[in-house]
Amino acid sequence: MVKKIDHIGIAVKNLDETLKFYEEVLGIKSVGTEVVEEQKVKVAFLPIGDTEIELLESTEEDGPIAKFIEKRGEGIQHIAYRVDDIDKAIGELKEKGIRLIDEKPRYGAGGAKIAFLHPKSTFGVLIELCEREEN
Ligand SMILES: C[C@@H](C(=O)O)C(=O)SCCNC(=O)CCNC(=O)[C@H](O)C(C)(C)COP(=O)(O)OP(=O)(O)OC[C@H]1O[C@@H](n2cnc3c(N)ncnc32)[C@H](O)[C@@H]1OP(=O)(O)O
Ligand SMILES: [Co+2]
Repeated sequence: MVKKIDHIGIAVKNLDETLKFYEEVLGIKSVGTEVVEEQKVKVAFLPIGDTEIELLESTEEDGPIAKFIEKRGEGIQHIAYRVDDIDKAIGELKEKGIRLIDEKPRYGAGGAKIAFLHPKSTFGVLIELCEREEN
C-alpha cells in the first residue's frame, strides 16, 4: 500500500524562526510556503533526499497544530506515507477496522490528496496518507 515517506510533519510556533535554523544551520532549503486554510496551517516544504520535512505553523488558535503544541509542545506531529491510490487505500483500511479521521480525501499542500488515520488506531502516530503526481 505504502511507497515511501512523503514527508515528516513538524509542528512549530514560529515558521520564520524555524526556517532560519533549517536553512542556515542545517543547510536544508525550503522550496516555498503555502497556507492550507482547511487545515488552519501555514507550511514550508524542505526536500531532503527522497523525502521532505514539512514545517507547520498554526494560523488559528483552534487549529490542529495549535492544539498539538498546547498539549505536547513543538515537535513531530505526523508522518505522511505516499500511496498510489488514496481512495483504494482508505477503502482497505476501513475494511480492516482502522479508525479514519478522513473517510474522503482532502486537499493538502501542493494539491496533494491527503487523509489522516487516528493515532489511537496506529500505535500512537498520527499518519497521513498522501497521493500526488510528482516523485
Ligand atoms: C497541510 C497538510 C499536508 O501535509 O498537506 C498537513 O499535514 S495538515 C496537518 C495538520 N492537520 C491535522 O493534524 C489533521 C488531522 N488531525 C486531527 O484531526 C487531530 O489533530 C487529532 C489527531 C484527531 C487529534 O485531535 P485532538 O487533539 O482534538 O484529539 P484528542 O485530544 O482527543 O486526542 C486524542 C488522543 O490522540 C493523541 N494525539 C493527538 N494528536 C496526536 C498526534 N499528532 N500524534 C500522536 N498522538 C496524538 C492525544 O494525545 C490523545 O491521546 P490520549 O487520549 O492518550 O491523551
Ligand atoms: Co502533512
